[in-house]
Amino acid sequence: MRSNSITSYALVGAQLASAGWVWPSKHDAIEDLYSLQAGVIRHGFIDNVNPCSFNENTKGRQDAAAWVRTAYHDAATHDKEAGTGGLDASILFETDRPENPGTAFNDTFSFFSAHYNGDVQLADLIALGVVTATASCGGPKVPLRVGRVDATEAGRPGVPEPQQDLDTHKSIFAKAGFGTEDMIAMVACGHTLGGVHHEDFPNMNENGNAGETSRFEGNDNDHAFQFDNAVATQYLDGSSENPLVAGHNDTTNSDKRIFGADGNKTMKALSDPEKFKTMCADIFARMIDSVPAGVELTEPIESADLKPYITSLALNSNGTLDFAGRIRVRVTKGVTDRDPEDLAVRLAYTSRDGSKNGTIETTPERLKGGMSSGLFDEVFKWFNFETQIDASTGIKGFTIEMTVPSTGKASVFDNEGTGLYPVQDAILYQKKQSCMDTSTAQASDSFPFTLTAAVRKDQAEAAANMELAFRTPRQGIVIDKLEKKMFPLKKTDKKTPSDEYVLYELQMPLAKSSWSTSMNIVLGQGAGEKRVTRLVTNDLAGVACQPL
Ligand code: HEM
Repeated sequence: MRSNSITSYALVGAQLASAGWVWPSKHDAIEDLYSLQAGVIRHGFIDNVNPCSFNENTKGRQDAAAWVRTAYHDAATHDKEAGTGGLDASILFETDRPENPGTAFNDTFSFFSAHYNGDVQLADLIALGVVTATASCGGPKVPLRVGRVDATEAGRPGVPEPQQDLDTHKSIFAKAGFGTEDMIAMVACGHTLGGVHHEDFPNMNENGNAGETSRFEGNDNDHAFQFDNAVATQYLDGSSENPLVAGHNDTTNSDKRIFGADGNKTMKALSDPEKFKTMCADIFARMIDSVPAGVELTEPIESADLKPYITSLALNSNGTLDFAGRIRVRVTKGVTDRDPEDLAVRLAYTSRDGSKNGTIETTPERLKGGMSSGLFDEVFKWFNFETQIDASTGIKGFTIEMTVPSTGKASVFDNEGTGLYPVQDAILYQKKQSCMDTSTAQASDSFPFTLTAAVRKDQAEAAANMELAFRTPRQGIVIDKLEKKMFPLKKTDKKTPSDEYVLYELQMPLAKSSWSTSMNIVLGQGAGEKRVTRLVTNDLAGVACQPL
């Protein structure tokens, strides 16, 4: 029987095991990196570690292994009692220490730099790196909590080295909050990927050449390029080629000493493939969640069930508001029962003062099937919208209505019970009236940059600012320094096609080092602050400003 009843989201949500993502969230950017790995809209964070095998351009480099090792070397110097160190990206400043040999760390950061901006912390990217590398190599789902805070300088030294004795290793792990079994599991789970690079440890294999790697799980690609428990089974049956187990110099056989530290109890547990997965997911989560005191991590994130993206809310030449964007709908099999080809989505919006309602139809994205995919078989379908809104009545927010055309079943989503997906129309980003002159004729170290915003007249006394994630390159450090800097916009007396809005403008030379960075537009401050977020300067590169 056809049903046209509207179900409340609370009921539908229970069936969908919704992750409860309230939008907007300060973690939207990292949720995007986690969820949009491939497809029509993608960030491709997984690209360097997919496939899990050796990097085609760098001999002996398994990027998935480098990402996991980077996280460990960052987390290893956590002092649990003192509440210092841990996964805070301080490793960025520690790559010249003898305890951190090799190019793995800087290679990892070079890749991460493309995803690092004012909306994500580098330490969260390192944690996401562990989750992504483990998943890409066929390993378990490592829960990802976010909210880490980046260190601004090097932390204390103390990463374990293979020539140290077992007591030293036990005390290093204990200081970071890990007992003997934890230590064994963490090392074994880490050493399922990669191996020892001859140029980093030339004394371990005098016959090896630079660029060659003695892999922890030997020459069989089925093991070395898989997050599997061969590291444990090979150790237990005596067939291990792990250079830290079977190396000719027993002094550097640290894995042998560690794996045997509890009479092989933990290694025997890890020889069960299912236990290997659960134990590795647990110990990797605890490793990446080792954070300095005062840092509060979220609950493990899941891909959002529904997520809006507003690509434009701007005053147009007719004096109305262009309102455009897209809705991302999770259609993952087994998690939702949604058929991406049997879904219709529309927005029910409420005017600024709540007195007027309207609907906005969406159209399914067709390019590449209109789908994106993430880790753990997550799949999403995109629905686009583009409309005009009366500037005098404006918009306060919307709910999302989803219908299954074949059955007529309809559901309303109200942003996890908060009532609306909120939209503010007090300050608008006038992208078409914003621009950056990148022509090569500009022989200076900056580009002329113009940012225009429309501010609602009843808000026009509040200060408007551009908050820029200013980039400064640093000598010897792969990742630029990012500092949030505020630049004021000035009210103009330029005529606008609407009585509701006045134009504000910022004209400045933008340092070339910062031509491609993230920015927000901020009106007012404190509780009443309004923001247009997740904008990027590079969208304006080479673009001319248009009159309104
Ligand atoms: C006592 C503790 C540990 C010692 C002495 C140790 C030692 C080593 C050594 C000598 C290498 C070779 C590095 C190179 O050639 O550049 C290595 C590689 C590696 N380690 Fe550890 N490790 C320890 C713990 C861990 C832990 C806890 C993890 C992760 C959870 C981990 C993950 C890795 C990975 C993934 C590699 C391979 C890197 C690559 O192939 O590029 N290690 N380790």
